[in-house]
Amino acid sequence: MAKITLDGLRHSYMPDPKGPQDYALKSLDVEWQDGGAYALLGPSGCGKSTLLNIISGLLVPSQGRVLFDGRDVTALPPDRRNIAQVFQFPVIYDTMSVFDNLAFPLRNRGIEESRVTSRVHEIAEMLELTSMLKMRAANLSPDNKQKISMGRGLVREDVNVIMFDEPLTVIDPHLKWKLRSKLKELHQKVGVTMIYVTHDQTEALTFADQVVVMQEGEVVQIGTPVELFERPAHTFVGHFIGSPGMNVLPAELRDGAAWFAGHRIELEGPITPGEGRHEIGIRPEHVSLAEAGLPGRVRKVMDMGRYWIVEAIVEGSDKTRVAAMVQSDPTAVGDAVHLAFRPDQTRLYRDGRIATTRQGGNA
Ligand SMILES: Nc1ncnc2c1ncn2[C@@H]1O[C@H](COP(=O)(O)OP(=O)(O)OP(=O)(O)O)[C@@H](O)[C@H]1O
Repeated sequence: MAKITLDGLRHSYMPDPKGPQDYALKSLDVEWQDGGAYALLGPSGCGKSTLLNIISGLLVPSQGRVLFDGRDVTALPPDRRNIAQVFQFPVIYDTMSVFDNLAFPLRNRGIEESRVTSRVHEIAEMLELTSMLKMRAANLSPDNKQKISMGRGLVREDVNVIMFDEPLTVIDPHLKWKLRSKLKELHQKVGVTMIYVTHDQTEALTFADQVVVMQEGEVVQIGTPVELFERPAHTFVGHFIGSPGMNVLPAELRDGAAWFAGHRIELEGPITPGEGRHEIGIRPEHVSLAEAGLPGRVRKVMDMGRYWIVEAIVEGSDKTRVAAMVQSDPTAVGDAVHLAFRPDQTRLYRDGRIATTRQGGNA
């Protein structure tokens, strides 16, 4: 196992990149602690696979270094990095038994047979594959095949990191949550550094202790699921995580305060100095329908079972919709309402990045 450091990483697939737009990875400095459970979360095309391939050694970055426990491995090929990878589709030998599939990575490394047997049984037990050890892998269901793929990574005791690249893609929806919680449990048992790549927020948030959120070749925030939800450092994180995502409202700064649609908005704390495009961010969970607040008109009401999502257009705004999550019987489309924002949950963003400091706290 190892701490993995990405130092000043940039990557372009073009021979002669001209500007940031030509880079699949723009500039990355990330430290993955030994034994951590990480998710790498972002939409399609944001650079997740590029980053994974650089860590595994399939791709040499245009600039920057990859360090394992401080040792520069940037030029080392994949087979010298001791990394296990689990892909979208199960990679197994159909003609072999489940036991032999799990034993393969160990036998390949010359591990003595008694150790192979005990380790295979240990991992099969964790994955609930014990009763299938003698069966031919070809006869198993897709989720069991994917479990074998995972087992082939987990069985090795010499790995620096196990990387999962969208591993639940081929799994039936009702089995996904089962495998996901299994993986989390396995991480706690084996303690190997794991990086789980996904574009699915539920998968990322349930698996990881730390989530690395990427957008357009950049890491926009690294944090615990709670941190990402409660205080997004970037509007992209606020919008991408949560259902529905954070309200992002156009804002202007005047007299040292933030204004939206002609209304002064109270923020969580002081605004950091700087210039740029300003937006106010507040999650629907912290917007309520009240006696006083921003005047607006309801455009949509969605019954979510245990709560309602009300979307209203604020008077004086250019048709900007604000979503509120309400617990009590809501109003109907066309009603006049007042929207109240919880000040300690209302933040200012400048060019996408958080630009308020918390009252009595840090940025
Ligand atoms: N071999 C390649 N040659 C040229 N451009 C590439 C290559 N691989 C990826 N790209 C580009 O680099 C950018 C990042 O792609 P990457 O596959 O790393 O993203 P991703 O987040 O893994 O997406 P997905 O979830 O769809 O796999 C994209 O703009 C993509 O088109």
